[in-house]
Amino acid sequence: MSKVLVSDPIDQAGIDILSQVATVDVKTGLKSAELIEIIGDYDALMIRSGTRVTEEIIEAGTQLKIIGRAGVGVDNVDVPAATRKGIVVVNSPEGNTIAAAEHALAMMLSLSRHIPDANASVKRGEWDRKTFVGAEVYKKTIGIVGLGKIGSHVAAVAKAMGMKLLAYDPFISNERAEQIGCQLVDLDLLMQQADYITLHIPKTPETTHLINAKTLAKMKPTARIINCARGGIIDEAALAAAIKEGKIAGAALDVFESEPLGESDLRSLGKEAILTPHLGASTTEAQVNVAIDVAEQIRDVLLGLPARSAVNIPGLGPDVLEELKPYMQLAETLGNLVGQLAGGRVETLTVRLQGELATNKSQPLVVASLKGLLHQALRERVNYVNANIEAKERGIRVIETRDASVRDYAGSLRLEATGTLGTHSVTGALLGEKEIHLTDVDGFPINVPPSKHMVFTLHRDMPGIIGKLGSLLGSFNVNIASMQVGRKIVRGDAVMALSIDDPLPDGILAEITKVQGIRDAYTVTL
Ligand SMILES: NC(=O)c1ccc[n+]([C@@H]2O[C@H](COP(=O)([O-])OP(=O)(O)OC[C@H]3O[C@@H](n4cnc5c(N)ncnc54)[C@H](O)[C@@H]3O)[C@@H](O)[C@H]2O)c1
Ligand SMILES: O=C(O)CC[C@@H](O)C(=O)O
Repeated sequence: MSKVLVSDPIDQAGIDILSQVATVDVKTGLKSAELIEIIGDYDALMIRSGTRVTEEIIEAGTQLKIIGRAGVGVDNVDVPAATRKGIVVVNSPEGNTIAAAEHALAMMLSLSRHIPDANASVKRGEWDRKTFVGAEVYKKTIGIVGLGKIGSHVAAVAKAMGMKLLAYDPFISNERAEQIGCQLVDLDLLMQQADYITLHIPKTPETTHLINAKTLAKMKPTARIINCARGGIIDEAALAAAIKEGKIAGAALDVFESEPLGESDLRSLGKEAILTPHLGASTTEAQVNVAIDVAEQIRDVLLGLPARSAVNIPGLGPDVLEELKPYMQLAETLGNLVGQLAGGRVETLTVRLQGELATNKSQPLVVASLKGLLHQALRERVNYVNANIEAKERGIRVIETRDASVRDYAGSLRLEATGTLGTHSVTGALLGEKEIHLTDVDGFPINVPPSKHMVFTLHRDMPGIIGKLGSLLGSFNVNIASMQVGRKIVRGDAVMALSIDDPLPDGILAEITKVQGIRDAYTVTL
């Protein structure tokens, strides 16, 4: 049975799902060295923001197949190191969107009405109504930095509260911003005009210290800033100084450059600053959502199925996966088949999307084809994550083409492999949406479902040849399950596809090629 390590607190709903397919150990609060010591025993690691998965940990995780982040941000995982090792990294892109957006909005209202400090003063026995006079958000301007999932929800609620909406997000179109009711502006203008600035961007080299002494200086002295995205997007020292010097009115932070927050000037600030210990995703609902979302993906990957929200599989979002899943299985099967027909080292793989398939994203199908192609060489070491890298390292050139005019089947996929021993091609389609059929081998039309053990021959179409091959295989106790011949012209060249019950015993392939009229024979195991 597989083993899963859960190294941060995860909702029981997730543990229950993992337990369907694995032994689950929950060990929270491990130091890095402790994690390195035990990670080698596990097939999967499930984390929240508390575990930093470094390259060293990934190197020590010799059995690891998947790292699941029960949340959005994967900045605590060395994703490139995981990709190099073929480890799938998954997250829950939407499970805590509402929780994080509501936390940011709660921070905004708490800042404007001094709720935390007013509450503390009443609990101390005071009744001070003058100190805590607040400001309304109605008709004020909110500047949203990052108009993605969380930023958009903040926008919708802020709009309902009667706020004017500005947004800065260089990757969002004006049309999308308009739909949300936001005016897209540059960062400078947003910093100058907004009464409340709220950050909803990932932490990247470009966004690190995006908010610094210079940008803070552009804010109105009455303006406040909220960060429920990632620590390090704001320069904390510059922020503390700006508040102390009265250059801005306040800040609310849920995330910090270093967590837990240690010694910091931020902690000495008064009611102008609200600090929470990374609580954005901490609602019962969000924790159930992310735990189920990520645990299901870990379960699927451990069962050999693809994950719906892998961050390191190119082009494979949940929507794409849903649509292309059966075609990815087709691509993998064809890749495996053409790789075995090609025999030697493959130098070029041409992937052609035909018919209706031609309008789809090709990248996931290319990855699946390469996974199949490399299966004979790498077995379980190749997966959707590292297939591209492995192919590149082997010098395999990939050519992608499309031909929407092919209409034999609704959609079909043709793979052609050229290598040291020549060129072979296979085409396949889905019948009844899921059933894979081979529709062409080396240019000869056939229509057979692939089976585990197969023999293909290239022969002359002449009387008696099928009988001779059948007798030969029978004399070696090889049972034929099905057989089909594909030819272009009568008595010309033809291809025979046989499904056999067991692997072809050693030495028989050579015997097959001795049959008069048979030029070539191949055996494959899929
Ligand atoms: N505090 C928490 O507990 C908590 C919970 C959930 C998410 N988060 C964090 O919130 C952030 C946003 O999450 P999301 O789900 O909305 O992500 P998202 O990917 O849906 O949206 C991010 C947006 O930021 C934009 N963006 C990227 N780089 C930018 C840049 N340089 N300048 C301006 N915009 C830029 C993108 O175009 C995108 O629209 C992430 O950092 C995530 O880790 C925090
Ligand atoms: O695990 C958490 O509680 C925080 C999650 C949050 O930061 C995220 O990026 O999803």
